[in-house]
Amino acid sequence: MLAFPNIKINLGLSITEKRPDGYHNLETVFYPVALEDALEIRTSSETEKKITLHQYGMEIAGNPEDNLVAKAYSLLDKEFHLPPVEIHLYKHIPSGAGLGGGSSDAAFMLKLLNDHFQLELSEEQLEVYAATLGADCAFFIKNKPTYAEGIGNLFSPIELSLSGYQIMIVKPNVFVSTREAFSNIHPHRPEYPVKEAILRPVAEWKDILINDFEASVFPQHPVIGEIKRELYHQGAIYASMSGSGSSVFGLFAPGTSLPETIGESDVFCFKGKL
Ligand SMILES: C[C@@](CO)(OP(=O)(O)O)[C@H](O)COP(=O)(O)OP(=O)(O)OC[C@H]1O[C@@H](n2ccc(N)nc2=O)[C@H](O)[C@@H]1O
Ligand SMILES: Nc1ncnc2c1ncn2[C@@H]1O[C@H](COP(=O)(O)OP(=O)(O)O)[C@@H](O)[C@H]1O
Repeated sequence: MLAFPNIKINLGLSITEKRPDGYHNLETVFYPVALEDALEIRTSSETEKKITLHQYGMEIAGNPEDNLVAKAYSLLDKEFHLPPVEIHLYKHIPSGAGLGGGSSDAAFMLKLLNDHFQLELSEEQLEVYAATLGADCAFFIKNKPTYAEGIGNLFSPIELSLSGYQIMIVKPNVFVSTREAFSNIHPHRPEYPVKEAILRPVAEWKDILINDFEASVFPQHPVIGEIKRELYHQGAIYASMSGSGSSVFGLFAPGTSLPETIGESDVFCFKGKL
């Protein structure tokens, strides 16, 4: 059984307060975009080990047993005593990009296991499992435009369609640690709450829809801020860093031509239609 875990981008991201448990409350909109990995599971005849993971494409830091697809399997295995599986994961989504690639793989793994082994779990039950694997992981279960608050795990669906817009995503070759990005933040209530800003026309977002991580990340990694400026310079209607970085996306009007290239030759670049 095969699935294509996609990415999310953040439309606005306000970090409103630091919690006693060290995490931060935030407000953001997650929007799904069709930049995808490929993930396949098969029942395995292996008797010695429960998971055989084959990885292709971009490298993932860490050991295979720490891969979030393995963690997703273990989570359901604990409850349902699953048969052994062979997993094929083709990585096309860059890691450490703020695109949620690892979380998406994990959420799609839960959905694949649910379907393949007919576990009959509801979307709501799958969301509960997903939330234990990463703050944004549960978003990928329903995978629809979502307003998120709390630590990024309390969801309400929103009516928002960017259908027809074009997107360019650029990720420079720098790594931003999410934990570190949070540690340089001074939480505050936004002047224009994300939930209200998102209702305004896209052409107005430039001035009102803000990702608070930019202020903490751009000074440390100026190349990311330069990519954002270049996207605007080359005609983006709205451009922003996604999540805690290091990728930046630009939204372009339907029918306009996208820039050939942005930034240095070693950047990752994706162009697509929403
Ligand atoms: C902040 C967001 C916004 O989209 O950043 P990106 O990952 O997309 O860049 C996500 O919600 C992140 O989700 P995720 O990447 O799953 O975060 P986790 O692994 O749960 O947390 C990584 C670390 O970030 C910090 N953290 C995370 C979420 C949060 N609301 N407050 C925090 O302070 C904690 O120090 C935590 O140990
Ligand atoms: N299947 C996976 N794909 C990507 N990263 C993974 C995966 N499993 C575990 N990881 C770990 O999660 C970290 C964060 O990756 P990812 O979720 O793609 O980035 P981000 O949180 O910036 O969106 C990586 O550095 C990697 O070590």
